[in-house]
Amino acid sequence: MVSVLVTGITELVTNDPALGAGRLGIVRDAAIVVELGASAEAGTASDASAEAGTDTGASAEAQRGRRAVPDGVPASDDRVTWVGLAAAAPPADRVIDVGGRAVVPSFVDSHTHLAFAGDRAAEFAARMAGESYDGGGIASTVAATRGASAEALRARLAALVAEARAQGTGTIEIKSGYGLTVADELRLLRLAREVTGETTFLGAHVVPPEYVGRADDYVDLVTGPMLAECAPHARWIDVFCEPGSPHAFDGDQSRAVLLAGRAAGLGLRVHAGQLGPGPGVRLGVELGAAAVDHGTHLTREDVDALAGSTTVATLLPGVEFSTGSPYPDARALLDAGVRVALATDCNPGTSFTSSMPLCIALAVREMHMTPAEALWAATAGGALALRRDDVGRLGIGARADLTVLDASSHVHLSYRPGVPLARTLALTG
Ligand SMILES: N=CN[C@@H](CCC(=O)O)C(=O)O
Ligand SMILES: [Zn+2]
Repeated sequence: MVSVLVTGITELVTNDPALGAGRLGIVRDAAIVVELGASAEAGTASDASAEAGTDTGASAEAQRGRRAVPDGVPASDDRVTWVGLAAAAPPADRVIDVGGRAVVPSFVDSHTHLAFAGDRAAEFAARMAGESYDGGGIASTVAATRGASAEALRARLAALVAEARAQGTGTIEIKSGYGLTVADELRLLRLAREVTGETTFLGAHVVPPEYVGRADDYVDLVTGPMLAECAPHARWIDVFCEPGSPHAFDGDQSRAVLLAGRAAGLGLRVHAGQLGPGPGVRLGVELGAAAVDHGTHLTREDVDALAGSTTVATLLPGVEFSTGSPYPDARALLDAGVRVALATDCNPGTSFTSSMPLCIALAVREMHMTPAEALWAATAGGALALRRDDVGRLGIGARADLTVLDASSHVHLSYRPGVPLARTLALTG
């Protein structure tokens, strides 16, 4: 067992109020000790998805130490074993001095669509010239994705994951949803599973071109043969619930998708309230979804339902930034006591960014979250949205996913927007 002392930390955000000041559990002039490959000995959850039996390949690797995951995320089973003042730090086998910088838990990006081919730059430009977004452009990404080789999709996915990691992301969820046939959805989930245990089956993204006018038939496919093939490769199921859209799914169809997914052993997530108010948020709460995402158009009833639930509201400000929609009312959610997460929604249509720091800056500037609320939502909030207790925090036993900021305080994430301050810390090599 090798221990690593990380020191020279001006401000350590633990997200554990028992360890430091405030909700962020901040320790100043801090150090942290990590045991490499310590999960078995630490006796903590090795990986919620692996325990759920949905990530067995990676779990077997975890028993042998480091996980068989490419340079993406998550990368290791290294664990935090000590946190405190640098002056009181115990000796360790190796020392990393971050030279007077802030350290935060690596970001937990709980909503992305990274498995796709092509881009939609022309659609974005048209939107900036006044067009509105209605989900219709998804079909062009479906066509490009179906036509791409597995190697091309794998390379694109790896590049996007590496891009996210280079900006401080430690855990990433990836959805299917640009295949929309049994074979294509299965292919996307297999590829996503190569880089993360947090995979989501989104066969109910939109009604594909060959099923236009026959949405119920497509729902039968999604809830039948497609789910049967895809469920073994997914931890979650998701649906784009948007009754006002000709492309997405109404409340009854969404309920059918979620119930079928639950019966197949998957956890639930919902795209809800993106294009207009609808039943998605309350449906997600009713069915015990881990998260309802977007919330661009929330009603008072939605907020009240969330406030009395364990469902996380995941806000995706990159979408509003690149569609021109109004930003969600984050303050109404926070003031009602709703648990809020921030995620990128990285996808070629509505939010082609892998940058959690950008989302934090937008949340502070455009959604009136404090810098502390935004950082919490991008770390601990994302972990809650994935029902994980091993990430999004840097308490004892947590996974040692450390992100270093080239700044003295987490406030700089929103104070210095667009500046590449955040990077995940390599503990080995
Ligand atoms: N709204 C549905 N899905 C994506 C957009 C996908 C696309 O436009 O390609 C989202 O989360 O915004
Ligand atoms: Zn999405």
